[in-house]
Order: sequence, then C-alpha cells, then structure tokens
Amino acid sequence: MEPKIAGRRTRPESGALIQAIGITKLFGSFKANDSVDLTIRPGEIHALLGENGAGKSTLVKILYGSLQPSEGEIRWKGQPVRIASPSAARKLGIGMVFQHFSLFDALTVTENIALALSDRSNRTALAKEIEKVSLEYGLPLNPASRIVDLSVGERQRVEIVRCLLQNPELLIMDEPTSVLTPQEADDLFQTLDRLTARGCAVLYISHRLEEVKQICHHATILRLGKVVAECDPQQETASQLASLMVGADVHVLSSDTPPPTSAKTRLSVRNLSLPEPHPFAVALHDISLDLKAGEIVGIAGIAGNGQGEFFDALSGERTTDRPDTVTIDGKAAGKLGVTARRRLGAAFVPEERIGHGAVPRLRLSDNVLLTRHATGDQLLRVGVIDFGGMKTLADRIGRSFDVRKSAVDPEAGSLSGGNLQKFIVGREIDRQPSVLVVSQPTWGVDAGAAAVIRQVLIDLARSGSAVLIISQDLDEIFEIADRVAVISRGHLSEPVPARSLTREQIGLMMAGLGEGKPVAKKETAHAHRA
Ligand SMILES: Nc1ncnc2c1ncn2[C@@H]1O[C@H](COP(=O)(O)OP(=O)(O)OP(=O)(O)O)[C@@H](O)[C@H]1O
Repeated sequence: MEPKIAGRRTRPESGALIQAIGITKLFGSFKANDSVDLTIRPGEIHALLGENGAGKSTLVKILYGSLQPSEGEIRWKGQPVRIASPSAARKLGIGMVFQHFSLFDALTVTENIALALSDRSNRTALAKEIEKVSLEYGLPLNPASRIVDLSVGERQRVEIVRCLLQNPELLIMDEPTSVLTPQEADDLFQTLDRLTARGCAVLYISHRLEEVKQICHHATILRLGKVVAECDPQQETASQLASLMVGADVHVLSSDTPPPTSAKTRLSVRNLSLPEPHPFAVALHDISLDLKAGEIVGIAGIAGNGQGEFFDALSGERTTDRPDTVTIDGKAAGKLGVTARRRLGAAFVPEERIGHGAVPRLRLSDNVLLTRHATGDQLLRVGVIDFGGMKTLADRIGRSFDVRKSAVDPEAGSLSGGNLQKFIVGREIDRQPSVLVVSQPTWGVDAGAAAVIRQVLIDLARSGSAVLIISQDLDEIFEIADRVAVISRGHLSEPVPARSLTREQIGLMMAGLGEGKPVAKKETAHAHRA
C-alpha cells in the first residue's frame, strides 16, 4: 500500500475508538503539535512514529490527559470529550505503560498495584485478580513478589497488569521493548495479540522499525509536529519508514577499517570488586577488562545487573582503595574522582539524561560547563567563567548533532528526550576523548539520529580512542561493537568478538542462562534479577 500523505482534514468516524482532530499544542510560540489528526480503531496496534522532537510524547500526553491541547478536539467513541487528567483518561478506558516504571522496589506486586486503585481494601481479592489477569494475558507474575526481586520484563508486566485491571480499551505504550531481552519482547508481542483479539487498541511508540513492521497494523508518522504520512507498516521496508520519518534517506553505517590488533591499551580494569552501595544495588565481582585504542567493546545485560555500578566505578563517581583497579592511558585512576579522570582524557555519558547527564533547569550552555570546565577548553580561567565560549560550544554541539530545540539556548529540560541525549553525547564526543564510556548511547533516539551517533562512536574509536558502550539494545551492540561481554549479577563475562555470537546466545547469557554465562552455575536460579 502506498503511504497516504496527510493534508486532508479528518472527519469524525463512526467506528473509531478515539480520534484526535486538528490537535495543536503550543509551548510559548513553538508548535510541538500542529493540527494533528489521528484515528485509532478498536483492536488495532497503531504505531506512532517520528524523529526525536517530532511531537509524539506531546500528543500522547494530551490523549492521556497530562497536557491540554491549545486547539483541537478529541472524540472518544464518536463523542467529543475533554480529558482533564490521567485519572479522567483511566475512567474513560485509556491506560498507559510508561518507559520508566513508577514502582516501589521495597513493596510487593499487590501492594504496588493497590496504590494505583481507588478501592485498596481487600488485598487477598486483589492478589487473586492479579493472578487471573496475568494468566489470561500470558503475563506470569507472583503477586507476593517484591519488585526488587523482579527482572525488568517482570516489572513491565506489573505495569501492564496494573493497566489491565482497569479494563482499558486503549493501551498506550511508550517504547516498551527498549528494556527487554529479545525473548521478553516476543512474550510481550503475544500479550498484545491477546489484548487486540478482545478488541483493545494499542497506541505503540517505538524507534525500532523492524518490530513496528512485525506487530503494528497501522502507522501515523509525525515530522516537526505535523502528521506527514499514514501507512500499513507491514507493506513498507524499515528504511522506507525511516525515510518517511526523516524526510530523507537514513545514513547507513560504515566501519570498513577493522580495529588495530596491536594497539596500546587505553582503558584497563583489574580485579574490580565493590560492595553494593545500598540494599537494592548490585555488588561488582572481580571484573577485569582491557580496551585498546581503536576498538569498541559492548557490555550487554538486562538493566539492574550492575551496569550502573560498573559505570560509576569507571567514571570515578565511586572510587576504590587500590589505584590500579582502573587505569586510563597507563595512569592508575582507581582512587581518582570524576574530574581527575576527565583530566586524564576520559569522558563519560551516563544512562540517566535528566539529573545525571544534564541539569534540567540549566541552559544548554551552562550544562556544557558542567563537564567541560576541567578539560582544557579554557571555559574557566582564574575563576572567571567564559559565558561567550560556553554559548559557542553549545551552539557547535547543537549544530553537529542536529539538536532540535524550541529556543537558541533553552533549558535542558525543555528538549525532547532524544534531543537531550544527542546533546549530551555530542558534548562528550566533541572533546575527542581518548577513552569514552557511554551508557545507552541511543536510548530514545530516532533511527536517523541513532545512526549518526553510532557512526560518530565508530569514527571516534577508529581515530584512536577506546570506546566502551553499555547497552541493552542488542542490535546496537551487534552493529558497532568489535567485542562483546555480558554483565549479569555484577559478574562480567570474557569479551568475545561480536561476530562469534548470535543474538539469541547473548539474550540467553543476559538472562544468566546459556553458554558462556558470566555467573557460576549455582547462582543461575535468580540470575536475572534486574
Ligand atoms: N514543556 C515544554 N516546554 C517547551 N518545549 C517543549 C516542552 N515539551 C516539549 N517541548 C518541545 O516540543 C517538541 C516535541 O517534543 P516531544 O517530547 O513531544 O517529542 P517526541 O517526538 O516525543 O521526541 P522523542 O522521540 O525524542 O521523545 C520538542 O522540540 C521539545 O523541545
């Protein structure tokens, strides 16, 4: 089917479950949504696609009642409605599973779900209902489990069951597979099949175009706040979908030069062990790893298996007693903090963009100073801040990484998730560090921008830096890493050449199963705590 290019006004449609008609959302004078039309029919999985900053989250927040449109109408089963709040949306029959879960680690599944329901009195009856719904939709869960003991996939099931208990007719899912192993993603797709079979519609936001092709019946594509096309994604190739989103052909990665075999070691980790910093964290066990100039090593793993703790130990947010646990370009750095490690030529991009990678209430230029004040950029001289230099640098990063923003130097928090990620990655790569440690480099970043970031990481490595990426995205690891290691319960496996493993083998190792698993056999029973 030829994609239908938008331009025609949508009319109220009798069979539609929900319709957005001419939705415009202004932030100041900036149009995040511009006369958007969207029609979702019962029982369909409807993909909402678009580059970073295209306006997807804004539209979804309007449908879920957490933002109000500046103009336009929403019809629910043909009737105009005002969705004043998320609780109004839930009453209508709209549920939402967010990308970042809002669960309390120390509470059980039942206790967490009870918090979201108005009638919380009878816990035994609720536990029974949870069991019933989880059985019906293929979402195995033990209502008595504490969240801290669950894998990420299981936590997502809690969020889905929480929505299903309210009998939604529309379920909105924001990048649901970005945190899942391939096996968990397949299970989720089966659950979605069961949901749609009983007439529930799903609005599905994803940057993973192959999975959109696999499971979605219809797609609406946004570009710069406007609907630019609608199509049946199963009739398009992934690169056609990407081109519709971007309005141009998407860059194809090239890494023709293999990494040098006898290059110098730039980052070395030796027998790194650290206790868990708090009861819900993971201890690191005897991790050793060498990265040479010119190579990219990927660390795969399900979230919560020590990636954050490993990142903190590499970046200097946690130091060790022994200086030689971490060596950067031959200099012992185990006892050094973040700034001192940056001075040795290392750069770090943490997983959390907001609060860790950037301060949301500070402008982009101020955020530049946060990591670049000690790295030879001369932004801070004898105690005097060079505001002009900060702005120039922020502007250069914005242009090279195509950071889309609604003002010249806006607060970091006003950028869409993917654009902020491009800015943070750009800020660190722009320094040409000799060692780069980056966690989830393209999380929430659209296909076009992800290809650009991955190419820049390859180019950085091939120019002589050592690049360590910690990523849950196996496609990403296979696309750019020269060697792969898997982290599970704080143990790191021996890195092996990426080409010697299949996706399924790594998926099993991530879950603490299969060949080459990083944990001892006796530990595998709970090996996929996340
Ligand atoms: N509260 C806000 N104030 C100012 N501008 C905003 C605000 N929220 C969003 N925007 C702007 O609106 C645009 C659309 O953002 P939105 O988050 O809807 O995009 P998105 O398609 O979901 O992107 P991503 O895939 O990166 O999450 C962006 O340019 C963003 O900077």
